[in-house]
Amino acid sequence: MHGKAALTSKIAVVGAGEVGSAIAYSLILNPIAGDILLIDPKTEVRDAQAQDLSDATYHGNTSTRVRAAEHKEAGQCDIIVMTAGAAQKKGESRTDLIGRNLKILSKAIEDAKPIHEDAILLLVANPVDVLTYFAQKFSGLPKAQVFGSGTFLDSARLRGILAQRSGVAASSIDAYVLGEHGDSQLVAWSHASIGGVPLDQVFTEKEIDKKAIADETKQKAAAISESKGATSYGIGGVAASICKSILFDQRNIRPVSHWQEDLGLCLSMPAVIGREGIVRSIPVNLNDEERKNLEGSANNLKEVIQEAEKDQQ
Ligand SMILES: NC(=O)C1=CN([C@@H]2O[C@H](COP(=O)(O)OP(=O)(O)OC[C@H]3O[C@@H](n4cnc5c(N)ncnc54)[C@H](O)[C@@H]3O)[C@@H](O)[C@H]2O)C=CC1
Ligand SMILES: CC(=O)C(=O)O
Repeated sequence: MHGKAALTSKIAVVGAGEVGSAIAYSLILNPIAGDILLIDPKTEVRDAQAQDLSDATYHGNTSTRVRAAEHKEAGQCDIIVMTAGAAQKKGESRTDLIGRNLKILSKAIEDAKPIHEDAILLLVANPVDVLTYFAQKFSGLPKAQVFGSGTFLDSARLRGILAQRSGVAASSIDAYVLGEHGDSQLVAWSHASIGGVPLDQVFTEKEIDKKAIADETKQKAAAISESKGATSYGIGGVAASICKSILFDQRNIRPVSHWQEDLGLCLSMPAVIGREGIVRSIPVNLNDEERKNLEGSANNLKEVIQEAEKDQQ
């Protein structure tokens, strides 16, 4: 393991709303850091969340502490998880949030400066791929230290749906959603496997309807939000798992949004995650249709970035 022992580590959660508090709660249940700092300009909400979450640490079986803090302190943490930002309203896409959330991101990063040179900045707020691109610019950190949760959550959802359809445990299924964490995402079916065996060799098209499953995966966030107003526990678990990969230098491969040199932007491809962030990107040999869809996803994101850059001038 690189660096200091994980339980002396500090994780800042910037944005103490639905998502920030769910991430903090996952980090309490699966303790990997000594301190969790909550940062939010709504100080009453922030303080109440800190107290409620702290109550979940006093049962005597965890050493994790939770407290309210300011942006400056977040800048000195080992991991800064950025959830600050508006969530989608009914009918909005994730990219519709760019105008509101880019301003919030810019201010939150400015307020956190100076940022520790070894800090990892993990983007969660949407549109996560576009915000990751801008966070790399705003923070001044090396690109490998700034990445987004991306399609890790979509891939977990896909595995869950495949597990239900196939009667095989999600942990025995390898299947990635790649590209945008949003409407232009794609499933890399050509690389999906069950127990290491290609999916197509185990199940027929009739047993596994790929189009229906990809659509259900893409629509899952909207389907949940329709009834409960937001999604929080899924991303809570996923973001806490990424924090563990970082602090324990686990080197797991996860589909996260990171810098793509050939495309000049950030989107999700599998990457090795460790204490220095993105240790390396894993190239995937997509088939022609998947490659076309990935390029489409990149083009969508490029348009959103270009519009946002125009607005900034
Ligand atoms: N990447 C993913 O898979 C997921 C991303 N999200 C995204 O996470 C974001 C947060 O969603 P919710 O927690 O449901 O929203 P929320 O409205 O419950 O919480 C957002 C919080 O950010 C705070 N905030 C605003 N400006 C801030 C600043 N400068 N510094 C610190 N905090 C600031 C607000 O005061 C608010 O408490 C949204 O953009 C949502 O779309 C949500 C679920 C999954
Ligand atoms: C809201 C969101 O991005 C999700 O749950 O996937």
